[in-house]
Amino acid sequence: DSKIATSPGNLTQFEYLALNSPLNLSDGHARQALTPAQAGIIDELPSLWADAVKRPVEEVERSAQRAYFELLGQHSHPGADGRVLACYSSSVAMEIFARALATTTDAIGLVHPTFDNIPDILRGVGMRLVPVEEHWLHDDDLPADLLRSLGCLFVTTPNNPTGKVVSEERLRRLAEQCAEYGVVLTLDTSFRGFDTRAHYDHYAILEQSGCRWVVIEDTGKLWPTLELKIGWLASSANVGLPLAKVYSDILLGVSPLVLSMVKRFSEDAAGGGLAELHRFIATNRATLRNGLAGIPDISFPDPDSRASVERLDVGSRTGLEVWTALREHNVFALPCHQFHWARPQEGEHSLRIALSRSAEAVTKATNALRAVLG
Ligand SMILES: N=C(N)NC[C@@H](O)CC(=O)C(=O)O
Repeated sequence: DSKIATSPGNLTQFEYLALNSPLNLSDGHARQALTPAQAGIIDELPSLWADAVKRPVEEVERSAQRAYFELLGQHSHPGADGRVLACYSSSVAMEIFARALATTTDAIGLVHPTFDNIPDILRGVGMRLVPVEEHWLHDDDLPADLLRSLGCLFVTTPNNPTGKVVSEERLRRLAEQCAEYGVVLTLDTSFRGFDTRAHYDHYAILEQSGCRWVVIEDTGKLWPTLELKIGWLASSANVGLPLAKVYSDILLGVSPLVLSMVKRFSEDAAGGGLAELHRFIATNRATLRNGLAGIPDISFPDPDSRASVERLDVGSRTGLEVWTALREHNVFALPCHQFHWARPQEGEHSLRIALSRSAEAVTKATNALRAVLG
């Protein structure tokens, strides 16, 4: 398969290797079974199709946007002003953002570590990347000379793979600093659905700050919808980037059927499905952590994370060694060195386990890890 690299060059190529394995705990996509309520929505697809055919696409889009953004507490999203563009995926949204940004600046501060398709997309349009250590975002003001040197600050929150969430107070301060220095503040909020600490109204904070901002939302990580998903590209009125123009270079619009499905999944989530999903992920996280208890030289560096992935520090072993040994058991995890896109050696001793998987898959992977690490 041409997609599969012999020696994976990036994290997604590691994830390709896992795609056809029954124990794929590598990518952060949702692969657990549908709940009965979600299966009911899939049964509705023919009528959702018939309904979407009859209605103006703008109406379908607005109601899907409203359901999803309100579900996650984002009441001040600028959908009504046409400042939320629907894309086939969050990575397509990111590519559109990157191409638009590259017309105005060549320097971007990017959270470190984070998933490597973000720096790869940004480098692809010629951006110079400046690593912004994750803890700087949470600790205190960013240095003025750093902000003066940047056209954009890009923050993944909750971060991947750490699950760290930028708090309301910190977002307010970051937005204030970006407004002061004329820096575009961009957020990738793909994992926000898993962590209620990320459900405060980010758009209210961003709009109040007066800063130039862009937010990339992703429905794709939350529910097992066979890669049917929307990446939403939201922006401030004063962002000053040709987002709509670049969007028009890439697509005319997304499928109203997918929009309708996202709306129905959002409604089910609002009716208790989201809380059920949080409990499901927490149970899988506990299975992994408890299952590895007592193994020497193993630790969990992100005790506070609620994201659908869990990072494991494998001590003196390397993540790559453990990943390779797990493959002997037909279990696929994700070595973390490439999340550390500026200094890969810092991720050499950790491994990421996906938690949006069946309880059985997480148990089997935990047992395989015990066998490999023991
Ligand atoms: N466009 C790309 N490369 N998509 C893969 C990405 O969705 C996987 C991911 O984000 C994760 O495994 O955490």
